Amino acid sequence: MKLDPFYLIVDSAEWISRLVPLGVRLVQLRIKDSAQAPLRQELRAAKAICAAHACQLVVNDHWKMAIEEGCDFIHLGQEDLAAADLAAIRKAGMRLGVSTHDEAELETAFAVRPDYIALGPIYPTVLKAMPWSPQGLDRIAQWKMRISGIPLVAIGGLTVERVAGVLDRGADSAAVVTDITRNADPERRCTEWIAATRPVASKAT
Ligand SMILES: Cc1ncc(COP(=O)(O)OP(=O)(O)O)c(N)n1
Ligand SMILES: Cc1nc(C(=O)O)sc1CCOP(=O)(O)O
Ligand SMILES: [Mg+2]
Repeated sequence: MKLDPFYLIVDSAEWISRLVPLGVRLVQLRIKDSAQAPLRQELRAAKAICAAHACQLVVNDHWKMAIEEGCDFIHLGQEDLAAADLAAIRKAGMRLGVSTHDEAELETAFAVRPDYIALGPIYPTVLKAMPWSPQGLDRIAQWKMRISGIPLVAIGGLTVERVAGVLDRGADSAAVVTDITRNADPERRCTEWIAATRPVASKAT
């Protein structure tokens, strides 16, 4: 499976409607703390926009609703994984991305045969508090060797200025939240991300 080198993560269908039409090919809907009904509305809206723009939608955490709504890609962290029904996920034909932060988590990830493995945080992140120190760029190369054919996603503190570094070290895709969503001009920043990653995207197709 081939992942686009630019992996946008946002927390609403509104963000998806603003940014995906600019040329985003891979986006994660990461909604925390929502009631079921509005969450379902967000998911449906996100799915429709992505379908209209040939963008792969990945649903974070909410695997059950993702199956119900006919989505085809989910992302689960280690705790999500422990609570999920993997047989149901596979039976639904969904692809699965898994977070890792250390060796033990990598072993857990291998056991579920994920479609990609995410490593983070590469740099300090302001989005959420995490117990892990920044992994740094060398760790990307190490992870890439460990996971061989499985696509590798780098996440955490990534910016346009840092993206070439993580892709050069072996990440197949760079995931980003705040460098875009907290930028003064998110559309322009998103376009800069697309431009910075396009040479890699076109080399691989
Ligand atoms: C691409 C990608 N990598 C890692 C994460 C983090 O997942 P998780 O550890 O489950 O934390 P939450 O995002 O659910 O807070 C991710 N979402 N996407
Ligand atoms: C949601 C998330 N998970 C991470 C991990 O390491 O698993 S880092 C992270 C935050 C990514 O946001 P930003 O691009 O703003 O740093
Ligand atoms: Mg999660």
